[in-house]
Amino acid sequence: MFNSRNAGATQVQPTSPVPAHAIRFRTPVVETPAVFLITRWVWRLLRSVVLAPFRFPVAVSTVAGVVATVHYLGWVWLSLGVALSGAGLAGWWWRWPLSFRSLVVLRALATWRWLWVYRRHWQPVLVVAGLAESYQERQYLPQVKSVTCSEWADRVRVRLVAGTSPADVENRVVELAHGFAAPSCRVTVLGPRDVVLEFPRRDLLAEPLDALPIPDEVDLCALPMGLREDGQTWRMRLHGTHVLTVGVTGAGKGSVIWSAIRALLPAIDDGTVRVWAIDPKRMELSYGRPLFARYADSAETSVALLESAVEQMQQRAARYAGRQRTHTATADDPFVVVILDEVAFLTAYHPDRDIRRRAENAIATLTSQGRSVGFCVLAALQDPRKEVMNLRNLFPDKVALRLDEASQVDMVLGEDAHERGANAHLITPDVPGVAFVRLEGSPIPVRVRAAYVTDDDIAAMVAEYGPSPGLRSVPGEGVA
Ligand SMILES: Nc1ncnc2c1ncn2[C@@H]1O[C@H](COP(=O)(O)OP(=O)(O)OP(=O)(O)O)[C@@H](O)[C@H]1O
Repeated sequence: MFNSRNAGATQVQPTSPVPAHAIRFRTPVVETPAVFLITRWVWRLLRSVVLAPFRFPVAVSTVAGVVATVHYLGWVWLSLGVALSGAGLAGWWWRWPLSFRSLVVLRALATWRWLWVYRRHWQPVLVVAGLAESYQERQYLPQVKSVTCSEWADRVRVRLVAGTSPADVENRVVELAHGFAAPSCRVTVLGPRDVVLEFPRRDLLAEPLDALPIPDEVDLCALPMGLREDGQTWRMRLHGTHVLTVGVTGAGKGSVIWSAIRALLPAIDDGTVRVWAIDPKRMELSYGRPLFARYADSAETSVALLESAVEQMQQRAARYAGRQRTHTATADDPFVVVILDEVAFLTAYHPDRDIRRRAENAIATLTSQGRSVGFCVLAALQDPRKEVMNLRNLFPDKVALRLDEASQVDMVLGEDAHERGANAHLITPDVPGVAFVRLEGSPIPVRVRAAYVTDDDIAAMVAEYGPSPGLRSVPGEGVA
């Protein structure tokens, strides 16, 4: 080949040595003697037998009990023992169903799921998902440490392969969810190489949720809004905080706002809560106008409403100064919720610079000073980027509905939210109202779905609770 005049044009088989590698070294293949393999298998078997009582104490003691009973007492006593144990379990289930469920049913389910789903499919799913690592011609897989079941999900605790990071798993959550036939997969990092994969067994949030019943008593710190992915009621705090709801168009921001208003109705009715509504689109809140103490839809009246809220807030703060540090909602000192639909209309999109500046100033003042004196801002926004809404950090609580990009998740819910499994960018358009939120006291985002308050529900709410006492009784207040 070197003597050829047109060596540069010579076709080279990909597997043949190229001129620069005239000599190739191959790793020699040495056959392992059978005795080594058999010794290894025997060692593994013995180790499993010795460790079994520690790993599966209940199963091992049950089998040992059965064998000992048959051996020493015979089959009749075994039948009696089985009947008595069955009666005992039935009594336990009847008398203490919750503890029976968590200590017996869910544990048995976890063992079954470990054997039937995770152990059986672990290797093929992880290899195909691209999570198997190769080193010196050997394959390494993340190792399942334990499987536990809650009422709604499997939690698979996994030890990662050294040299990989939780981000590698996070980038494969869709493949893992489909691989294990789960509606989604969430990754929680517990420590170095220690992560939990949470696979819901079924999606409780797949079906739309009807408007929740109006509560008899209003707890401003826990308004019923919808359902959490674990089947519990999603409750949202308004007192002592401000809430920013972010989602693309059609994500269901309206259902978050209307669920909150619905949960406030008895307090709106007795005058301890007043809702001031700003509705630039004129489509979202206008339908429930009689429920609001104040309402504005044009830019000028909206900014005037915000500035009036600031003024009232400051008057109240001046009254409280040196006398009281917290607010209790009463008819004289009501809790004021300023609802701002599409806040970017005032802060970013309006052509008049003065309107934008006044709106930003008012929102910033309300959100930074209003919490302790009973003023709350509940705002909705489509685009969370800083250019559009640079005040988002003044909202302590946020709801991330369907978003466009993964980077937006962290913008809304905080830096590590996406890493902790808040996949708001993966919410599909066919489940409006589904969102991720951070519940108080927990850094882990929770998937929720807001109940859907229909136009008919709003009409019924207006018929029963409107017009707001704010409109009826307070001079100077009214529709802006
Ligand atoms: N919680 C929900 N459950 C079921 N369907 C919902 C829910 N919320 C909204 N929808 C459906 O999605 C549609 C759009 O919802 P909505 O108007 O609240 O979205 P949005 O985020 O406010 O959009 P936009 O920013 O364009 O106003 C509604 O008309 C309704 O059909």
